Amino acid sequence: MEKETDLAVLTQIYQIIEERSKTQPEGSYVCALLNDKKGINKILEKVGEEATETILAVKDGKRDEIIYETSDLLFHLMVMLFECDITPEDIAAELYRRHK
Ligand SMILES: N=c1c2ncn([C@@H]3O[C@H](COP(=O)(O)OP(=O)(O)OP(=O)(O)O)[C@@H](O)[C@H]3O)c2ncn1[C@@H]1O[C@H](COP(=O)(O)O)[C@@H](O)[C@H]1O
Repeated sequence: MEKETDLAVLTQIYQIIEERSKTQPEGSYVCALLNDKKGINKILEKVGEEATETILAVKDGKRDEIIYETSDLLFHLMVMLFECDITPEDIAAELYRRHK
């Protein structure tokens, strides 16, 4: 069991995204993104928006906002990767390849 500060939470979020895509529960934000009529463009818009908000939070030097906006960005990146059929493990493998 990982600690509540472990970034393995990204894998858990990705698994929830997979589950939402399969079960399509009502009121799901993930499903709203995946089913948007703009397709992948809706998700890319959100990634762009959250990246901009993260940059602005850094410029403002507000630690809490940087954490909040970066979390929004990472979540939307997970949805983007899901749509590209790329898993967090694929990203981890690339990061480890560079790291070692
Ligand atoms: N981590 C997140 C998460 N982070 C951010 N968000 C949503 O992302 C949106 C952020 O976009 P904005 O700040 O622009 O808010 P907004 O104006 O409401 O968004 P838009 O109308 O512009 O699309 C908000 O609606 C947040 O609720 C998230 N929604 C879901 N998750 C995870 O996904 C799981 C599944 O969620 P559902 O699909 O809703 O069940 C949840 O259990 C969480 O683990």
